[in-house]
Amino acid sequence: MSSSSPYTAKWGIMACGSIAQKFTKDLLLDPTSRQVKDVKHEVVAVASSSSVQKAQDFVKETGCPSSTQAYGSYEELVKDPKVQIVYVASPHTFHYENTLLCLENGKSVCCEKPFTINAEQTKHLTQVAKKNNLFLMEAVWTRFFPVTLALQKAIHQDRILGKLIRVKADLSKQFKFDAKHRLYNPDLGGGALLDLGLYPTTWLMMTLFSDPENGKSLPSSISSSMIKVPQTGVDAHSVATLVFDKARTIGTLSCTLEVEGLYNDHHTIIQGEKGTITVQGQPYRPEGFTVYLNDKDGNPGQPQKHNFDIPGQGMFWEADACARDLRDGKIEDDTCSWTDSIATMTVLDTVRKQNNFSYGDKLEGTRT
Ligand SMILES: NC(=O)C1=CN([C@@H]2O[C@H](COP(=O)(O)OP(=O)(O)OC[C@H]3O[C@@H](n4cnc5c(N)ncnc54)[C@H](OP(=O)(O)O)[C@@H]3O)[C@@H](O)[C@H]2O)C=CC1
Ligand SMILES: O=C1OC[C@@H](O)[C@H](O)[C@H]1O
Repeated sequence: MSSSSPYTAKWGIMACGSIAQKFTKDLLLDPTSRQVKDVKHEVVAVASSSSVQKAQDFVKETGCPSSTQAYGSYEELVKDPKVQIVYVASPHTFHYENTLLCLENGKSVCCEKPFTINAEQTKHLTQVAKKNNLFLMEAVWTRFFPVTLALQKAIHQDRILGKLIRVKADLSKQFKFDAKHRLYNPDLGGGALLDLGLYPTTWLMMTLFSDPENGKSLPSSISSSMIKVPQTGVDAHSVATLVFDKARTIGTLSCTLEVEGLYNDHHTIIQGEKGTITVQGQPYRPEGFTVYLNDKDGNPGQPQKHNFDIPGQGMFWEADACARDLRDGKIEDDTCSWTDSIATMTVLDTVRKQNNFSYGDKLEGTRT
């Protein structure tokens, strides 16, 4: 292969639900439409645990090539020698077992968020990936958006806000109550925190945890509250305050399943000694940020807007990162590292523990 040919990642899709559709459609877009020339993607197989018909329908509906193999079980997918990396898109409580199934059958994995139900399960997956020398990443797509990377460069390398002081992040969405739906059903990992709260937590991790002054030290203290859904016991609303003593910064996160956030203005506010940045777009799909540098009296100056084009859903950037890591023989990604995922899960564990919210021993266990 000439050095200028793009590297092709060969994907298997595990679970044919709603996000798998979006991810697969993004995989099938021409990478040059986002100015990517070094990697590309091929969807070689798709698996549904429900039926082979569902997988076949998915292949058609997403526009996969007719050569894409459809399977009626996840076990068949992981035995397919053509599959190099599996995108795991089942509900939260299946991520751990589904990812183990892949890793134990020699497949690399990009697993939907939250990586697992708790940090212990995430740690175990990273150990298995290391032992088997396989690539493993949590699909926190938000981390890979050009807007996110530009914002992190601005605050961490260019230090445009000077010393960071505090961050406030929220994700609020209104979902009609349905006891069986994955968002409300504890057996499927329901609740606002793991589904939505992961994103404001990620914004705190990308800004304060990753602040060079903090050096990826876990928060020195976390205090939190929850209101649970009476019918199923999962959290409807969660809030938490994280203190990072080492850098003397503070972050607050909130999430809810009961009201919709209005994010044209902002979902995240980052403040430092020299000014403020607000982030626009959905918290999981950021579209731009606005910088307000303080004037000589310390008041916010004129807004400087930084808007970014998203030529698709925006899930291809995480997929491109996976492809580059596979090409380079890496087992862990730098932008969404195992340290980042374990730290995020540890924060979520702490919030659940403080609020007496467990998914039960069976779902919270590991196979160690
Ligand atoms: N990155 C992002 O922006 C988003 C990420 N997600 C994450 O993706 C995961 C899936 O979410 P989403 O696609 O919305 O969910 P869906 O309910 O739409 O799809 C989940 C799929 O998982 C499979 N599945 C396997 N076992 C079960 C079971 N017992 N009950 C229900 N489904 C099962 C089914 O596929 P099959 O029958 O084919 O096996 C099902 O279609 C979640 O963990 C969520 O956090 C979700 C939305 C957005
Ligand atoms: O990851 C997600 O982002 C968007 C939400 O609507 C969805 O429930 C969640 O899983």
